[in-house]
Amino acid sequence: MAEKPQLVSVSPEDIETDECLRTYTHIYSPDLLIDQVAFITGGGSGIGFRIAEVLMRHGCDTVIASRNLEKLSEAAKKLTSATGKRCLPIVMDVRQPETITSAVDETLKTFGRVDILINNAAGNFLCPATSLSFNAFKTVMEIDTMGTFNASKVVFDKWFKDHGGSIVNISATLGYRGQALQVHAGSAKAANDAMTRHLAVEWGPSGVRVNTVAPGPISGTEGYRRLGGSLAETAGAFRGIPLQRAGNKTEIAHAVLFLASRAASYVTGTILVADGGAWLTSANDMERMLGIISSRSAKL
Ligand SMILES: CC/C=C\C/C=C\C/C=C\C/C=C\C/C=C\C/C=C\C=C\C(=O)SCCNC(=O)CCNC(=O)[C@H](O)C(C)(C)COP(=O)(O)OP(=O)(O)OC[C@H]1O[C@@H](n2cnc3c(N)ncnc32)[C@H](O)[C@@H]1OP(=O)(O)O
Ligand SMILES: NC(=O)C1=CN([C@@H]2O[C@H](COP(=O)(O)OP(=O)(O)OC[C@H]3O[C@@H](n4cnc5c(N)ncnc54)[C@H](OP(=O)(O)O)[C@@H]3O)[C@@H](O)[C@H]2O)C=CC1
Repeated sequence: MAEKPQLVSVSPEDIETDECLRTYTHIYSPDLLIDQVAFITGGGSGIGFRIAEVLMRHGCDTVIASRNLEKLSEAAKKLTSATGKRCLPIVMDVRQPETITSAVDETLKTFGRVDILINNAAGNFLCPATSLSFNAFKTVMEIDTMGTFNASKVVFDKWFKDHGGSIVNISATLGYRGQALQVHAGSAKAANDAMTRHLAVEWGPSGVRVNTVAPGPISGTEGYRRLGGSLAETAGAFRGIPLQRAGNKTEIAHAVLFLASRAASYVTGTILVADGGAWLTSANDMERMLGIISSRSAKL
């Protein structure tokens, strides 16, 4: 009998850590993004960190921007040492447009350009709608949706409107079927998916492409931990996903790389789903897991 093909990730060494990859095999030419600059919100940890690494391994310099300077500085050191490219850490809160303005000014002063914006920063937790406070819903909308608009608008006004550019938003497929405990994040990401299409139409004539990558469960991040990912994995909740596992950060970074780069030069307003087929299937396993997780802990 033929051996069952192994469903391994692109990079099996991509374990739950924010360290740079120990080995890396280029999928595109290593100079795909040469001389370009990418601005990555939430680039100091999780998926954003890996996006920064993979873009840098394809030739560009990066800015990683979020609220915690210590975390960002540490991340920038690791990224530069692994890739040989420059990485500028900047403190910024996507909820505060004036901090984004200063960050983009600093980017232009340091690098003289910005070619790619990755809207990756987000906030999330599991909470049933009945327990969710008005302020909790508003907070997630402000980070995920307003934050994405704020950063896009500042970068467009300051650079993209005259030079063109590429925006990639990070969404999630969790709201595609409707899911318990996630009305705040699902609503925020759905708004972002609409924003992608609207801005693609408005800014296309200025040479700006706007696209989205929509991940399913992606291991090795604070978001995954908060949403009970490790517990779900141990309990076999991801067996119902067609690819039978959670994804990894490198797999999301590769989807982002494609959309951000000239490989996708005629692609705009699209949503690239990278979820192992999760949202296509019956949500029963995952719904059951969410029940178990929420009964174990009111706040993860
Ligand atoms: C397709 C398949 C998809 C899914 C599979 C589904 C199920 C599988 C089973 C299990 C899940 C397994 C894996 C995960 C799968 C998918 C993950 C999908 C999406 C992941 C998204 C993310 O990861 S987003 C990134 C996560 N990271 C962060 O959130 C870091 C940043 N976070 C923060 O800064 C905070 O947490 C914050 C968002 C709350 C904002 O902080 P701050 O501004 O300081 O706000 P606060 O003042 O603290 O709070 C504001 C109000 O919010 C209330 N609050 C805060 N935390 C909670 C909580 N845990 N529960 C309820 N309410 C909370 C707080 O009380 C405040 O409200 P008040 O009314 O009290 O003022
Ligand atoms: N992991 C998963 O399973 C999935 C993740 N996603 C999406 O992927 C993206 C990354 O998530 P993930 O890596 O898992 O989670 P992390 O918690 O590791 O990353 C979130 C990042 O956002 C930053 N951030 C949060 N709030 C703000 C803010 N107000 N201003 C600036 N930066 C902020 C955080 O930095 P700091 O705290 O320093 O500000 C952090 O670096 C998110 O958009 C998430 O919704 C989607 C589907 C599944």
